[in-house]
Amino acid sequence: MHVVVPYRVSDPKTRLAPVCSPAERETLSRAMLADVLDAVAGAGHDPTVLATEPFDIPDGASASVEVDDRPLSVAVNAVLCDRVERDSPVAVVMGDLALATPAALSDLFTTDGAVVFAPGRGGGTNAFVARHPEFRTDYHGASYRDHRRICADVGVTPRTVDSYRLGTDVDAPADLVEVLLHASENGRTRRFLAERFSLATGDGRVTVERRE
Ligand SMILES: Nc1nc2c(ncn2[C@@H]2O[C@H](COP(=O)(O)OP(=O)(O)OP(=O)(O)O)[C@@H](O)[C@H]2O)c(=O)[nH]1
Ligand SMILES: C[C@H](OP(=O)(O)O)C(=O)O
Repeated sequence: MHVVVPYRVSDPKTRLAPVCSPAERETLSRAMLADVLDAVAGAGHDPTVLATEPFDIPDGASASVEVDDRPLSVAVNAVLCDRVERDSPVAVVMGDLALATPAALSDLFTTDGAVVFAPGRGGGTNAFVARHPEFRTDYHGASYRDHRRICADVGVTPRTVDSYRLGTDVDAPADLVEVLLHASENGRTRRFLAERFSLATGDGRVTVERRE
């Protein structure tokens, strides 16, 4: 299976700007990418990072890099076109799945189906496997709904894996709570965040606050 991890190199994770400086967003984004690459490797696959510009893979992680500066869906569709049409399945795993584990990814990779989704909370498509030559992506917005429509258009009944770990992408400040609670203590993302933030409990939902 060809496993692709899309990655925007410059000015990443803008929705975290209310709580993280530009430099922190960049370091956090690289930490998440490294953790995702480790999880893919742990599931037995060699990942390829589909990057918007050339960059160095974070120390300790391992991956090939393919550069495509076109918009996300165009770049991913080019890979699907190239690979799946030649009968080679493709998995696309977003680089911000800080809770991903080899086991969670293996469940996705080994689920039979022409198209198998790991939906994200909030409407996105955090990961999928495509084995059908005509499936294409249309990311952003409620892409999980849109991707199901695209499946219907090409006559595919998609399958979905039920995964808290793959369903949790780190987009907004509230998602940092999930990382502090559930990411591996040895992972780069958790270590980076735990140095800067702690959980704040009160009457409502748990949030994060800056350490003194
Ligand atoms: N190759 C490629 N990857 C992208 C692009 N946009 C986002 N990504 C990656 O896709 C994954 C999901 O990204 P998003 O959460 O939608 O966007 P983001 O850029 O990380 O964060 P925001 O600025 O807050 O939207 C992350 O691994 C990003 O690095 C793009 O245009 N091209
Ligand atoms: C790329 C986008 O990610 P989100 O905005 O949901 O993080 C999506 O999954 O469509």
